[in-house]
Amino acid sequence: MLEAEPTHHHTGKAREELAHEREYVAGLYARLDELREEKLEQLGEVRRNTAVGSHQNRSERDAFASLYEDRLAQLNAVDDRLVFGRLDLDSGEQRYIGRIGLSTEDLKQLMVDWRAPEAGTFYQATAFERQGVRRRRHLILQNRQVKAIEDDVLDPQMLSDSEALQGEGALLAALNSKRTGRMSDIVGTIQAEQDRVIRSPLAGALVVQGGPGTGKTAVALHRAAYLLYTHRDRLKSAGVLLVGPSSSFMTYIERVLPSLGETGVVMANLGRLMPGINAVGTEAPEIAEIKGRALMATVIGRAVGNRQRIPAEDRVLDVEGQKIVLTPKQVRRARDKARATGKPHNEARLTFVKILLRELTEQLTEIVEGKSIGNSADRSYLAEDVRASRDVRIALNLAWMPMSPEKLVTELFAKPALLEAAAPELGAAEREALYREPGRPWTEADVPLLDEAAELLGELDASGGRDAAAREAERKRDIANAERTLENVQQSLEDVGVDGVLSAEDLAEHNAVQAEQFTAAERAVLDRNWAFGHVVVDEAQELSAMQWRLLVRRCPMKSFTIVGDIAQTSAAAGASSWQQALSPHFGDRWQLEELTVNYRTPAQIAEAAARMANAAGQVVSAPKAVRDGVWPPIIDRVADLQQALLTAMPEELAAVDGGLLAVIAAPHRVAGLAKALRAEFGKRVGHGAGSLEQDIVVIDPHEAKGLEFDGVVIVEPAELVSAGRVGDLYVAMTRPTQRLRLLSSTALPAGIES
Ligand SMILES: Nc1ncnc2c1ncn2[C@@H]1O[C@H](COP(=O)(O)OP(=O)(O)OP(=O)(O)O)[C@@H](O)[C@H]1O
Repeated sequence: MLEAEPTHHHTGKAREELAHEREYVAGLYARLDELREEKLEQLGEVRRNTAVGSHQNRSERDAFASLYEDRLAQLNAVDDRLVFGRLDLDSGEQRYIGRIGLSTEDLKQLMVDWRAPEAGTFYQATAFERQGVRRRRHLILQNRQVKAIEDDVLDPQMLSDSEALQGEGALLAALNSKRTGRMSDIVGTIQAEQDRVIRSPLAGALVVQGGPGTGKTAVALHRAAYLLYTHRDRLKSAGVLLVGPSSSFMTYIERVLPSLGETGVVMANLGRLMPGINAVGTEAPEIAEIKGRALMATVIGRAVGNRQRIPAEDRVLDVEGQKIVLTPKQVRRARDKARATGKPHNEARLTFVKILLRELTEQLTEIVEGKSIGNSADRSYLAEDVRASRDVRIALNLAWMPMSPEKLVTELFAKPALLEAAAPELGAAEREALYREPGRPWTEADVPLLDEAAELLGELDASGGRDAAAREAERKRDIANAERTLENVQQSLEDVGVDGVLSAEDLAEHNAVQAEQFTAAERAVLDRNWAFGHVVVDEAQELSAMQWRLLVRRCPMKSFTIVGDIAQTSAAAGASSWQQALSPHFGDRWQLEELTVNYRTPAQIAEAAARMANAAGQVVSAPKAVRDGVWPPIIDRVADLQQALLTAMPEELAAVDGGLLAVIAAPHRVAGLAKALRAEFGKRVGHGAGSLEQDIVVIDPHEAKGLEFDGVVIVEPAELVSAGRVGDLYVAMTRPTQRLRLLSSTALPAGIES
């Protein structure tokens, strides 16, 4: 790698090259600033005018304002490392690759978006397959300045092996940098095997299997950005859903997509997959495992069916002093007809109620006419009397109660008789374990059950008839309004003649942004029935059968990117093979790609983790580590864990030298350890989700999933291995980028020591 400082090592030629790149990059930033300035001015203009004008004019201006704001936000987000590469092509062309595309005012291209097809060779060209590339250059920037350049010369004479890392210097610089507690993008140094995954076609299900640190999360995020760029038309309106394991993980990755210029992705952790439910409760893994079984779909189905009940005997009902009778046979017939509509419970209830009200009204009419108190002209009054009768209402509700998903699941788990009727396959002990106090917070494992129930119950308002119709009308009005605003914007753009105020590109972008604001981002998170254009699932090995059912409902097209590592499964309901997890939902229509290089964990540490897993009888895909690392795993056998931790801290903090240090322990230890550390290190210590801004973090393996740290101390590793699952310890051991220390007061799991 060609370092900028100190310069005396450089030949005159190299200095010249560096000077040239600095000048070019300065030009790119100047253009970026110019565009920003332009947007700021336009925004100011629009804002000055917002005070006046009709309501309609105002909403047009609001639309302009939000367009400029979005553009500005995008231009600001790409400032850091705006450009990172250059291709020298056989044609003599020099092509700069960056976060976004940039052109001069007269449309001369200055820089190509990394996702554009013309940028693909930057990641794909090798000495074996040059693809028209003579030289690939990595530009390493710091504070808008080119700090170093690094060249891969793809000369056919200098054949090297095609597996070689691209831009090794740039890559190693990225890998050795200190961690901040937030993931950063890898757009400058995406490797060929990763790029193939990122750019694979949209349709179908793609499974990306890779050991720890192979860049699965990075690849998933870059793929989402790539798909949005390449299939903008389809995906901007339908949206992309990105699912991750925990809220700390979502915080960890939340800045990556904006840095890639994308905001149109709906991100959710497993507790937030059903609109209106935020599952913050926790429960024992054994219980989550039961709730995750595919059987639960049948159980919920039966629980719904059991709420459509035939009374044991005739029921006498009072209507305005007259007695009418509802028979079991009547109820059965009405129920069968209602079920035959194939509609969900609450919607089919309308049919059920209509049939019985009509029959009861007929009965009442006969009685009234028989007694000749009134005549058939009063029939509509009689119908109203039947409908209003308290007895009738109770009888109909007992037979077919309108239900919300929350009520159905709450009662199912709170009333043993209901569960027994719905789940005869479960043993008594299992059913007992499922008991749930009504009102307790929902858990991640409850969410798919609620969603399944919602699917089978349908809109609760449907049974209220008019309410639902009114809501639907309102929704239609909202959409129509949004569309009208867009048309107005288009019209006024034509009026001003698009004289550099806004380009057609701006307009298209704007439409997309609007469409997204009114649809994907906003509506998708509110609407259970929203069909996403694509779903990206990270840490997918953790998903239960019930969670898969939910996700497939969210994307009926089954366009999925599924990313994970089977060996890291820790959820009891998680998968032990992709085949087993996916075939119920995708059949054999999914494709497997593997990532084989570990970019995070140094070889000495990664090997110890793999040995440990193998010794426990678990097959792991052990990727090749890019770096050897400075330190082998450090193992301390200690008597007092807490004391040993406090003793080890100064050395560990010194070793990571201002970097991020994680203490990972079983959940029951986390609070105690955090307290002890806080007494010593005060505010520097955080624990649990969302605390990654501190430089010492105490967490359990579940929270550590997907994250990484410069240094990791594992307290009592033996406790992280349970019942044949080494997933937790394996996850913990593969988090560090530099250094791993284990404090053990009992027997150390086999294999860690070579
Ligand atoms: N091509 C690359 N260039 C630079 N850094 C990379 C590259 N690929 C991966 N990395 C870095 O390697 C680290 C591991 O990546 P990531 O977290 O995506 O791995 P993962 O496969 O999801 O890991 P795990 O399954 O262990 O959670 C991250 O710091 C990421 O930025």
